[in-house]
Amino acid sequence: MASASQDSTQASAAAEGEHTPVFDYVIFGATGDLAMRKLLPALYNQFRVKHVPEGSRIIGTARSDMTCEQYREMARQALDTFLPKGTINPELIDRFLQMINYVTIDGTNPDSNWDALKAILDKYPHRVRVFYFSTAPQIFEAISENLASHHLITPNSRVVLEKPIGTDSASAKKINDGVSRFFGENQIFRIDHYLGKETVQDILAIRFANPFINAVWSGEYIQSIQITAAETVGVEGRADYYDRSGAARDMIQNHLLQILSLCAMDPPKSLTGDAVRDAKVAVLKALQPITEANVGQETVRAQYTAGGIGDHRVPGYIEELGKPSNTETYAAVRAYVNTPRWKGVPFYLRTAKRSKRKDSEVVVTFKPGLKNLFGDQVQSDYMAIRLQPDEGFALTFNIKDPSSPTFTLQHATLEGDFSTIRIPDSYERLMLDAVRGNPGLFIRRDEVEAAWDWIEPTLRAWAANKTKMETYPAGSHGPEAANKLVAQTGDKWHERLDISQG
Ligand SMILES: NC(=O)C1=CN([C@@H]2O[C@H](COP(=O)(O)OP(=O)(O)OC[C@H]3O[C@@H](n4cnc5c(N)ncnc54)[C@H](OP(=O)(O)O)[C@@H]3O)[C@@H](O)[C@H]2O)C=CC1
Ligand SMILES: O=C1O[C@H](COP(=O)(O)O)[C@@H](O)[C@H](O)[C@H]1O
Repeated sequence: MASASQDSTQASAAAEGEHTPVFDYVIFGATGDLAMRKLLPALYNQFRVKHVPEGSRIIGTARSDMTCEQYREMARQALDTFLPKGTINPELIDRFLQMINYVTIDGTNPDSNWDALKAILDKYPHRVRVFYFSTAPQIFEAISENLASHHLITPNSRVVLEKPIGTDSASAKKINDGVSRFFGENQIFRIDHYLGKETVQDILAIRFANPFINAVWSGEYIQSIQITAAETVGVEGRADYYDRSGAARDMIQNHLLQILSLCAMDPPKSLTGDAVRDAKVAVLKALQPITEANVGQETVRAQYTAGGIGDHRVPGYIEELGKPSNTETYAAVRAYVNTPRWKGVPFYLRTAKRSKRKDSEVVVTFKPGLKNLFGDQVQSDYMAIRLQPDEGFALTFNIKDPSSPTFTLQHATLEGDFSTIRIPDSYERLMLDAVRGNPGLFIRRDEVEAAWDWIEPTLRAWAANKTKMETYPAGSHGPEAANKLVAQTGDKWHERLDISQG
């Protein structure tokens, strides 16, 4: 079994060789769920591993009226609640909290407390400023306009946009147009937190740094690629957002299509942000359209009904919501990439709430070896890139059973296990990449819009009930219709248990 033991945070920073300048981080929506659960813990963890330069500042803003001391107390409680236990150091937390300020601002109101924010920021007018918009996207343009009219956007400023960038092509364009009135595209950092996951970045390393894998990475040797992002959780406290979104908008339009792009792209000219994004957008634009005519054949949508996650009984989606809904909590899609490399190779994407286990991975199924030599005992090999949890990879081989006197094949699995390494949360990497002005792990405007253009006909067809809404019990792997979808093209879903059994 392969394993690694160094602290990957330190290793990756050294490898990047990137300078992190002293910064001012202004978080809009600083009292919200995302700021508390992800953004503040991410900044603290980077402070803890000494990646935050001395003198940097964090300024929280929201409409809630509170003093700086009250906000620091709120932040302390969030850190105590959401940080992994091994990372809590009270003395360090005290020092981290001293970096934080709070200003009450209504981002949509030009007469709000902007002068107080300006007084803080103008102390260091040339410093890197990051405005993190952790609010509803509908107010991104208004916040940008108010920042501009109060002369807070400097050449060294950047803006980070949280998802969702729209709910369809038109609304995405509107948000992009709105923010672009005040920030250049090179100042806009659209978050897709999956790109900040080390294991997602590993897709490029595995593909392009290993000639024996690079050489077979095409439809000549690959039968299919499946990408899964399954969760045991339901909609938690976000039912309002989720019911207007659904699994395809929430996960496929962004995270899963990004992973597909990394898997399917031709080698980029370099690893610079724009070269990688050019290669990804070429994939998105080459996706074979799913239309009203074939949506029933190429997609499955479903809602969970009551069931059990482990020993825990959970209600169905409709019961949880308390009203009827036409929103899917499960989506599976068979996609084709119309490039010479991938002609006819199915890419299966699926995502689910209330699945049997949390499990995000990419599974590449290779075409079987020489049947004329080994007959049917030769099995298709698989490579699984385990995105989370139990990060790592598995690669199977047909080998001769050493205990057999005849030429009997056995399927052996080589496993790579990253569990001994502290893998930084994706927000840690992304929040500081924005400071460094490194756009490679953020989504360019043309990527967002190409992804919407492709998924939109499916969403329209689903909304018009052109396909049936299937059901699956909470705690299962999804509806039977999704098994049929992959069986039609000679495949089956690989659940993690299958892989580790080889
Ligand atoms: N929570 C999550 O897990 C995820 C969230 N996101 C995205 O991140 C963004 C924030 O989500 P989340 O934290 O969950 O949302 P919340 O509703 O928990 O928080 C919203 C925040 O925005 C502030 N806010 C609302 N209106 C204004 C305004 N006019 N001016 C200034 N601040 C305002 C709120 O504070 P106040 O009311 O005091 O003004 C609050 O701090 C959303 O776009 C969401 O889609 C993306 C991925 C995951
Ligand atoms: O963007 C989102 O992602 C999370 C899943 O993220 P993960 O890192 O835990 O895999 C999902 O729960 C949420 O609905 C969605 O908005």
